[in-house]
Parts: sequence; C-alpha cells; structure tokens
Amino acid sequence: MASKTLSTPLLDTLKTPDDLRQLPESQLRQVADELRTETISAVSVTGGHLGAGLGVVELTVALHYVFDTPRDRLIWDVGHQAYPHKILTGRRDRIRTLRQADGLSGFTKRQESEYDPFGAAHSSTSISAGLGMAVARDLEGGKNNVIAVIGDGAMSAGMAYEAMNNAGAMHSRLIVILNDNDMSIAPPTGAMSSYLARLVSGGAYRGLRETAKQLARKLPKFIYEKAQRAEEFARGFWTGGTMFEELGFYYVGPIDGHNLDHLLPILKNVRDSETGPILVHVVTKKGKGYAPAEEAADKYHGVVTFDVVTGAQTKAKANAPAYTRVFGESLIAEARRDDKIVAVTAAMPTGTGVDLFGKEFPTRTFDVGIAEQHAVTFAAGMATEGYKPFCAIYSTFLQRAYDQVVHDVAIQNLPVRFALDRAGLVGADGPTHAGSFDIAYLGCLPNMVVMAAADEAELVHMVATAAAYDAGPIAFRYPRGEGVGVDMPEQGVPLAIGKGRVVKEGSRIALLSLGTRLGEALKAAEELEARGLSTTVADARFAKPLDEELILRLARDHEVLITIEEGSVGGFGSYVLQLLADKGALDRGTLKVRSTVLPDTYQDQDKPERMYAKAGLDAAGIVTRVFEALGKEETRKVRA
Ligand SMILES: Cc1ncc(C[n+]2csc(CCOP(=O)(O)OP(=O)(O)O)c2C)c(N)n1
Ligand SMILES: CC(=O)[C@@H](O)[C@H](O)COP(=O)(O)O
Ligand SMILES: [Mg+2]
Repeated sequence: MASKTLSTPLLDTLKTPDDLRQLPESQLRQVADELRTETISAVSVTGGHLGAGLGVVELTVALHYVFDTPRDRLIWDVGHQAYPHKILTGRRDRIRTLRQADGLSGFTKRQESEYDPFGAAHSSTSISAGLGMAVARDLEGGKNNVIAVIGDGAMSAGMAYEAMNNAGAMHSRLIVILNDNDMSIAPPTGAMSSYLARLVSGGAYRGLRETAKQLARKLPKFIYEKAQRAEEFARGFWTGGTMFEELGFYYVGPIDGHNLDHLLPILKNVRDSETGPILVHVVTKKGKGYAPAEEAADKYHGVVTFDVVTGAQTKAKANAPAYTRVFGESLIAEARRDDKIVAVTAAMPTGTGVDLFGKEFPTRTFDVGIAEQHAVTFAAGMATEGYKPFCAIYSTFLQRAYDQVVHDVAIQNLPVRFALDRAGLVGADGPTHAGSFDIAYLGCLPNMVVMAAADEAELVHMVATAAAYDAGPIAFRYPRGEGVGVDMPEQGVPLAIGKGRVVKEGSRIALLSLGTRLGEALKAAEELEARGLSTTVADARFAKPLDEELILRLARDHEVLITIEEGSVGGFGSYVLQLLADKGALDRGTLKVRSTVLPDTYQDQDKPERMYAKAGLDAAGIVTRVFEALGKEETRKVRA
C-alpha cells in the first residue's frame, strides 16, 4: 500500500518486476526516483539500514529490468541494501513492517519471497552462493543467469576471495556486481579498498570510445560486436590488467551506478554474453539522493526512526550508559596503565566501542576490515609477541572465526581477550544477528575462560579481569543497548577466576543466573518470596570454569535449582547439569533442576524483551519454571 502523502504514481502501478519490464526505458528514471522516495519514507517510520539501499536504487531498477527475476537469481550480499528490491518484488504493501515483530526481515530471506534466492545478513557470502547456483544450473543444463551484488566493504572478507579463486577456475557463467561506494559501515580500510580507489580514479567514466574498442577486443566476440554498435557502451567502460582479470574474471567498469543510460546497455551486454565469470565494477554513493544521508559520516548506514524533512533521528533519552561505551571506556582506562593492550575490530569500530579506544590510542587500534577470521589469528600473532589484544567482535560474527579461535588461539593457549558485544538477543536484526551460541561454542573449548557481565559495573570488572589474565584465552560477553543504571566503580578490579557471587540468600529455591538476566532473576525472587518461597539468587559470572563449590552448595541446600542464561541449549545450563551429574549431586533424587535457555528455534525479530518473555527468560517465565519444578501438589500448597 502506498503512503497517502507520497506521490508515486508510476511505482503504484508496479506489483512485480514483470510489470517493471513492460515499461519503456524512458520511464525508468521516474521509477527510480519514486522508489527512492518510498524507501526513505518507509525507513523513516521503521528505522533500519537506509544508506546502502539508497545507493543501489538505480542498480536495483536496472537489474530487475534487464534480468528475468526470479528465474534469474539475484543475490544481495549482506542483504541490508535490499529494501528497494523488496519494494519492487511484491513486498511494498508490507514495507512499513520492516524489522518489526511479524514484519518483513531487514535482510534477504528465502522464506519471505521467491525473489530472495539466498538469505543473508552476515557479509561476503554472495559469490560463493552464486557460484553454487551457477554450477547447479550447469549440471542441469539450465540457461538462467546468476547475479551476485557485493559491496566494497564485503569484498574485504576472505570468503569473497575463496569464491573468486574457485569461480575464476570454473568458467561457469556467473555475474558479480561490485557495488563500490567507498564505504563499509565506517570508512573502509585495507589495501583492497585503496586498490579499488585507484581503479576508479584511473578510469572512472572516461567514456572514451577508443578505450571501449580497445577493451572490447579482449572480450568474447558477442560482446565485442555489440560494443562496437553501442555508443553508450563506450562510456564508462574500462578494463585492463585488473586483479579480477588475473583471477579469471572478465572485468567491466568502473561505471556510474546512478546512470541508467550506462547501466542498462552494459547489463544487457553482460546478460547476453555467453562467457563467465564477469565482474561489473559499479561506482555508487551511499545515501544517494537524500542530503542528510549523503552528508552523514556513516552515510546513514543504520538509523532509528527520523523526520524525513530534517533527517533528525528520534533518539530516545538514555537512562544508563550503553554496554559498548562502558567496554570502550574501561579498555581505555586499562590501556592507560598497560601499554601492551591493543584493540582489534573487524570493520565495526563504532559498533564495538573500539572507535573510542582509537581516538586515544590510534597506533594501538587495528581495524582489519570485514575479516573476523583474520582478526582472531592476527590477535593471536600479537599475543605471541607479548601484546594483550582485545578482539572486540559481535558474538554472532565470531561464529565465522571458530576454527581460528580453536586452532590459533585455544590450542596454543594464547592470551587473546575476546570482547563479545551483542550477546543474547538483539531485536530488529533478528536471528542472523542474535548472539545465542557463544557460551556453547566457547565453553566447550579447553583453556578458554568465559565470563558474562550481569550489569555495566560487572563489565568494568571483567575488562580488568581480562587485562590482568595472561594464562590463556578469555572471553566476556555483554548485550546490545543500555546497562541497568547501577553505580559505576571508579576502577575495574580483577575478579577471581571461576568464582561467582551470591546476590541474595534464601533457602528453598536457588536461581543461578549468568549474564544480564540477573535483574529478572531478582524480580522473580521477589515474587517467589511473596508466595512464601525463600529464594537464593546467585550470579555465576563464569560459564567456564564453573564455580563448582557454589553450584554444589546451591544444589545441596535447596530443593529447586534453576539456571538462567541469554544463550542457546548446550551452554551454561548444560555445563551445570554435567557438573551436578558427574559429582553425584543428582543421585539423591530430591533436587529438582531446570534450565532456562533460548528456544531451540531461530526467533524472528521483535523487541528483545518480548523475545525473552516468549523464551521464558523474564521474571514471570522464571517463576513459572520454579512452579513446574515444584510440581502440581507443591504449587497448589504454595498458592493456597
Ligand atoms: C561477517 C560480517 N561482519 C560484519 C558485518 C557487519 N556489517 C554489515 S554491513 C557492513 C559493511 C558492508 O559494507 P559494504 O559491503 O561495502 O556495503 P555498503 O553498506 O557500503 O553498501 C558490515 C561491516 C556483517 N554483516 N557480517
Ligand atoms: C547489517 C549489519 O550487520 C550491521 O549493520 C548491523 O545491523 C549492526 O547492528 P548494530 O545496530 O547492533 O550495531
Ligand atoms: Mg560499501
């Protein structure tokens, strides 16, 4: 449904890309303008990833116009730029539900539409997935096109090169569109970024006919003939000795990604070429066509709701410092005392708070690009030389570097510090970004220490603990968003490794919490006490090593023991159960143990608190779990 205040007469007539393909090319400029207006309007009410989508409006129109989607497979890397694509592919009526509960995902998602042939949200997967589709097509004798659109930031990840290395040798017909806006979330870093900049400055929009002729000779005959005919093709077409060619790709570009007169003929030529793989280098502007976005340092990568006229975002007043900031500031405080401390981020300086550290310690800060695997092994290398690397990575993105954590860090027992931001549920970004698994995937590793902060003051102490701990790898996790508003310590004090704390003493029920559910555990305890059930609440602090003494005492002295964590099955609750089983604490048969964990499903986006409530990880859910453990008879007595 179109917004009542917007004038989008042409867009209103388009239900699917088939409708778009009926239009004359002369109307596509208007479609693009209306699509941009609609994208801005929708994101102003939902919040989300705006700048990337605005930069690919023309590209989106051109791709759906030239290619026969969904028969031709169009894959968007990360998927955060796919809002205009969603609008054009039958989802306009739901576009104002983006990232909301029961609404459209903020990324591409196979279950959502046949126009999303591959789901994404983590970067740099598109070329691999596209090559897989192309090869499957070849095996079936199919003829459809496969197009992967990947950003310059996403091009910094190893996976993109693994895929190009494979594609260049396979000669399968695959089209890669490199969407080069000279931006990642932050300004891009690395040699690849400089290389792309050189390609652009060397050849951008030269549009010289001779150049095109000269270059077209390198291309297969079909394209060459067409190139000779098409005047437009001569503009913005440049190649010669690029790294992509060395890897076995035909390279086309750089071309102006906002100029439909350039995009359309080139994409048609590429479509009709019988060769592969081809890389089309498209230059765009992040935030294009919306002044507040174009002018912003982050090009409006991710925004909350905003006023379309002014671009002003509706930032809620903070009640407590954000965990990310607490981490950044605590690390700075530690680094002032210890010049061996360094910080590593994989293209997320602002998201992780490493930008704060970088302002004070620029030479001790390393943004390695979207390259989590490399970030971990790079940190391991620094650790071998006596440095104290803090590798600050979102829980979900560390998944990508698992073997590096095991093989390069844990087996060698190197003191790399993992600061795991976005632990637990993150809300609008949904299941791809939930930090659900790190307790399970780190806690099973020999040598690893795993901590979870219950509040922002605990986080300060955990940063100090990690700074002081040199015996091996250590990780600490904390969630997205604000702390709980506790008093902050002047300085972090290292915690005793493997020791939890009792926050409230009781006698019948024990609530053993790991992480920021502690507040809900305390609320649950209040309710249980009100019903005459004396309740102990403990903060485990460590998932590994466990505080065995504390846990065995809780098991011995209480009738019910409930573990609570913002993590998946196989994590803290499982470790506690294993300990209790191995130590015979379950043998006497009177102890009732229950674990509360995230459900064994991928929860769609919603407000984190609602998601936790659904998972039974709020105070009410904890109380319910206690009564389930007590059984019907006891529950009846308590309630009577
Ligand atoms: C594996 C992984 N690491 C980090 C991120 C966070 N992230 C999302 S988009 C983005 C920048 C992508 O830059 P680019 O590919 O150039 O796309 P642009 O936003 O510029 O269009 C980053 C770092 C991610 N999604 N996946
Ligand atoms: C697309 C992507 O991966 C990031 O932009 C992510 O959405 C950022 O999340 P935060 O807002 O939690 O930093
Ligand atoms: Mg980019």
